[in-house]
Amino acid sequence: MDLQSILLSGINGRRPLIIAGPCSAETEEQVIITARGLASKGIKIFRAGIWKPRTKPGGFEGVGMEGLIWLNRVKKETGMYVTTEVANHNHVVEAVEHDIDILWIGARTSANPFAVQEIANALKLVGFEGPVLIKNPVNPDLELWIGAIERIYNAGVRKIGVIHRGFSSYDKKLYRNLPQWHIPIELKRRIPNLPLIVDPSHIGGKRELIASLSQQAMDLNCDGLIIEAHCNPDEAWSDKDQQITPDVLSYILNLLVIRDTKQTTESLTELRQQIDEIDAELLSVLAKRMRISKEIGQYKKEHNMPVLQTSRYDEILIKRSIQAEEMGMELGFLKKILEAIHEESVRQQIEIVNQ
Ligand SMILES: O=C(O)C(=O)C[C@]1(C(=O)O)C=C[C@@H](O)C=C1
Repeated sequence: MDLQSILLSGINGRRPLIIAGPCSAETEEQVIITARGLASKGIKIFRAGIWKPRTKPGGFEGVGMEGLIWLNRVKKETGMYVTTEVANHNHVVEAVEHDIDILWIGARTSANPFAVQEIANALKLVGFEGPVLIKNPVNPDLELWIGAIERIYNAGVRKIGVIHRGFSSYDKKLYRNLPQWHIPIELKRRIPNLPLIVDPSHIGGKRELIASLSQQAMDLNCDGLIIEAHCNPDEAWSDKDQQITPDVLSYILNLLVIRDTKQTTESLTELRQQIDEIDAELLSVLAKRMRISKEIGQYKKEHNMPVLQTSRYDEILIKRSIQAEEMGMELGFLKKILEAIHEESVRQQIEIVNQ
């Protein structure tokens, strides 16, 4: 993808790019007080939702158009850039007409190709060049996320970024939305020049998790953070548990450790060589295991045995777990590997017995 920088003029390119502001614009006063607080902490991009897709009817659905005027006041009074969420054709037209600098597409919208296409068409119609930030779809589907990016790109927008806000799940014990970091990591691998902004407020769903998730995002070399900030979080009309004051935000940002060195040293090159060699060994051992598994498949075919042998699989899991523990390996990690190997082994044997 031939993408252009999402950095607007006057914003420096040092990581992390910070976007902050309330979940929702509630009143003009709340918007202005929060914006002033953030501007005084050096924040350059102000976010506020004015059209809010709510899980259930009856929740606060945003102030609508009126909020665009408040955002304009923020621009004039503080000099910050402003961004809001758009979910349909009218939102795009209104937001662009009111000089909103950056648009974002929410997670419920990016999960719906019809809605994303409608937005893409509207962007083309009004000639908005971006930046447009595309949140991951609520469901952990990388292709759907890439599809949304492509739709916006095909509308002629070149200033595109993505926001990782985690993935919805039934289990909300620790996180509100599971980070599933492998998905944004794979996206970054496929489209390396696509800026990746992390939303620790929505991933964590709790104030206490914002600092650690932000640090994690920086350690994973993500480009920016979008964090919900409110002048009076406890009284927020939406998502109050995950909003923080501008002071707390500033405190968290000051504590972030940014690892920025890109150069590789001789000792790192040497260690990477060792990894290359070990990976080559791993591959040949894996290939050997698959050959043996195929032989067993042949045996099962000849002796009319079912492919899946749960007691043997169970024995393998238990034995390897004991070994792994002795070696100081993480058991969850080992289990994932063994499951993947077993799944592939079973798949290959099914092919053989059905030949
Ligand atoms: O032991 C077997 O029967 C195998 O085919 C090997 C294997 C494995 O790959 O570990 C594969 C399938 C069975 O469910 C159990 C184990």
